[in-house]
Amino acid sequence: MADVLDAGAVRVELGGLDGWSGDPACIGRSVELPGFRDAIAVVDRVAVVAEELDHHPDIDIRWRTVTFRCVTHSVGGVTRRDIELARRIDEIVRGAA
Ligand SMILES: C[C@H](O)[C@H](O)[C@H]1CNC2=NC(N)=NC(=O)C2=N1
Repeated sequence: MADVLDAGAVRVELGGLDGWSGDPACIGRSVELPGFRDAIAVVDRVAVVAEELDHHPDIDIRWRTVTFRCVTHSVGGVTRRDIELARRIDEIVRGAA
């Protein structure tokens, strides 16, 4: 679970996600919501999931655009835990659209 994925594996996993890009160092996605409160609501839902998974994205909030970056800090690269977190973020974003 803690192994850093290689470039090929990251590419394959990105194909199963919505709007994510990246490489073995980090994967990320930006989302534009209707307004600032919607952006914060998405971040708040992601916070619940992150606590549940005990795995936390790096989050940048700029007005109504939220950028999520997922990397397993303890090993310095993208692992299956980041892919799972990204998948859960996609579910939340789909529900907010
Ligand atoms: C103790 C706890 O499991 C760790 O500190 C977790 C918490 N959330 C984390 N999130 C991320 N993205 N990387 C980590 O290495 C990490 N470590």
